Amino acid sequence: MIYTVTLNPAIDYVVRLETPLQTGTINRSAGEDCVLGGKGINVSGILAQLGRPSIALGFVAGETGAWLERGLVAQGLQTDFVHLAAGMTRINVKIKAGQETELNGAGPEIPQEAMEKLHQKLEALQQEDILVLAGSIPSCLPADTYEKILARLQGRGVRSVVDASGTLLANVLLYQPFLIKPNHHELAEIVGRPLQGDTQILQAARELQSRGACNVLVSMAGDGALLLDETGAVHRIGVPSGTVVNSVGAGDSMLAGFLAGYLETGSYETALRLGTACGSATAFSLGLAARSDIDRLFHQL
Ligand SMILES: Nc1ncnc2c1ncn2[C@@H]1O[C@H](COP(=O)(O)OP(=O)(O)OP(=O)(O)O)[C@@H](O)[C@H]1O
Ligand SMILES: O=P(O)(O)OC[C@@]1(O)O[C@H](CO)[C@@H](O)[C@@H]1O
Repeated sequence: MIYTVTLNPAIDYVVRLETPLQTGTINRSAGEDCVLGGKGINVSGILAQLGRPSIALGFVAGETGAWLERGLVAQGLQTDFVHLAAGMTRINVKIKAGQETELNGAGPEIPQEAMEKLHQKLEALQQEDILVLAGSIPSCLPADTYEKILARLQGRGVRSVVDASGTLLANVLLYQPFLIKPNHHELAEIVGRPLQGDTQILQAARELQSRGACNVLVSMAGDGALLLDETGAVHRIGVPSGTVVNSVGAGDSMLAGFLAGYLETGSYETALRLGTACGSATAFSLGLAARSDIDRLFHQL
């Protein structure tokens, strides 16, 4: 089974402006939508589109949390959230006004007992299960929360996948994650130098592999992606053609497609192709990609 963990889920409130965003004044939107989000939840959503069951874990709180949970269940997702007694699941504001501006909330307080409940749920994981840890760690939790989760699972044969930025990602390498998916900016941040072109990106990916990561998938938005697989082989892919509507969740979609493709075929080439089809299909959609769009782009690549 695939388990996704989203410590700080969100309702994404996507607002479209026809004119550039102006600060210090009222901006009137041309339309808005609510999308159920959070990185691990997005991964579960695309896995479901691809016919791969998963269980979405994490924390929800208040009316927004109930809305999120109801919505996911209505979409056919399996969830097993820890319910927090106080606070509310955050609403993240995504402003589309030519360029994309995001305002991500802090989210509810997560007491130690709630964290312990999540650890207990994770005790169920067994050999061959896959654990996806995706998204930021809320400021109310210790910065080493992902490391603690992985430390408790050590020796159980669980394959981990981590999509987080900077130090969070660097610190989990020790636990030999099966897959990490930094974008090229995050990769540059981890190695502590600017990266120009594929040669420098590959060199940095090799550094992360030598520090413990099994497969390193570097996404580069409109420039596609580079995969350094566990055998040391390098795969490079571009993107299909289309119009970007909302790139929120593109990285999560890529991760889900990659996992599903790999589990289905055992081929890293196919995994990268399906991951790209999912990432781009989401970038070309208002919310997460639909299966028909994923299939169309997969055949284009
Ligand atoms: N402008 C774009 N045009 C086509 N495809 C795109 C575009 N942006 C993203 N994608 C697709 O999505 C994949 C992941 O995108 P990106 O590198 O932006 O990930 P990310 O930074 O983790 O994204 P996010 O944090 O927004 O979810 C890309 O490799 C590509 O396949
Ligand atoms: O604040 P985090 O956890 O880093 O990111 C949260 C988030 O921006 O990531 C998803 C897109 O990847 C959105 O659905 C969500 O709002």
